[in-house]
Amino acid sequence: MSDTVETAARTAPAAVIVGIDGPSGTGKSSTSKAVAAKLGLRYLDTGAQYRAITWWMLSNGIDVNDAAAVAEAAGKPEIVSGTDPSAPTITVDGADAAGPIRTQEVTSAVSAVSAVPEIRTRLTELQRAIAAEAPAGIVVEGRDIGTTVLPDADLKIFLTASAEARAARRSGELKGKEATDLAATQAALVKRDAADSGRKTSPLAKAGDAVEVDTTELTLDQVIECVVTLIEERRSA
Ligand SMILES: Nc1ncnc2c1ncn2[C@@H]1O[C@H](COP(=O)(O)OP(=O)(O)OP(=O)(O)O)[C@@H](O)[C@H]1O
Ligand SMILES: Nc1ccn([C@@H]2O[C@H](COP(=O)(O)O)[C@@H](O)[C@H]2O)c(=O)n1
Repeated sequence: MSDTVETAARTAPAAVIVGIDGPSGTGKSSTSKAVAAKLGLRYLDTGAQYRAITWWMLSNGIDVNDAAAVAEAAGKPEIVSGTDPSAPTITVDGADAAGPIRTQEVTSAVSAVSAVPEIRTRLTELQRAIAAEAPAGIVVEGRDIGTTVLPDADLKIFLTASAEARAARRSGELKGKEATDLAATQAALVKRDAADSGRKTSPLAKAGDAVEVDTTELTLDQVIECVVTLIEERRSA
């Protein structure tokens, strides 16, 4: 090894793999994107992939409550995720899916599709391949990153927040677009979390070695700062 290459190898920080899990509305996407951008890491929104495959099922007339039909079609759509944290993208068979995957129809159907083992196997493989290709490292967010997708991640975070705080955050987002009723928003969040936590295959769960951060009383900036500090501590350990 030449002196220059040897010095570069010694000074460049090793790729860091971070998994951020937690229930809906706890701040996973906002935190993960900002942390990845600050530290020069890639960013992967695995929820967007589950939403994308759900959108494809709905668009192709597949009954999302028919697990056998969903399983049979699991390998058909091509899902591509762009991992630039300042402009993440998601396409299905080459079509931009960023808008359609955020509709109420997809949100209501996604837990049923994501409970199908064949769907999880397919997306877990894709997620691991994306993480393996991230040169400086990656922040991957979802529900089963610490437990199943990346069990050897350098740092695992499990974000939580009260259902009231999460509903208030979501209602703020939806204002002027769809229903803004706080109680209905909270009920929908709780229902989706229950479905995600209750499925047999890789449910929403905190990994034993994850750091839990309750974001209820924290601003987004405080959560970002907390996660950046945890990553820096791991890197220097
Ligand atoms: N600590 C915080 N304080 C106030 N608002 C926050 C905080 N964290 C996130 N938010 C806001 O809450 C909303 C939900 O955040 P975000 O989409 O990041 O959550 P999420 O955990 O990724 O949700 P989901 O799992 O449903 O995709 C966003 O409008 C975001 O700006
Ligand atoms: N690792 C993951 C990520 C997501 N899901 C499922 O996708 C739904 C949508 O996720 P959002 O983060 O976009 O809200 C979520 O409710 C889960 O059903 C998953 O199973 N595993």
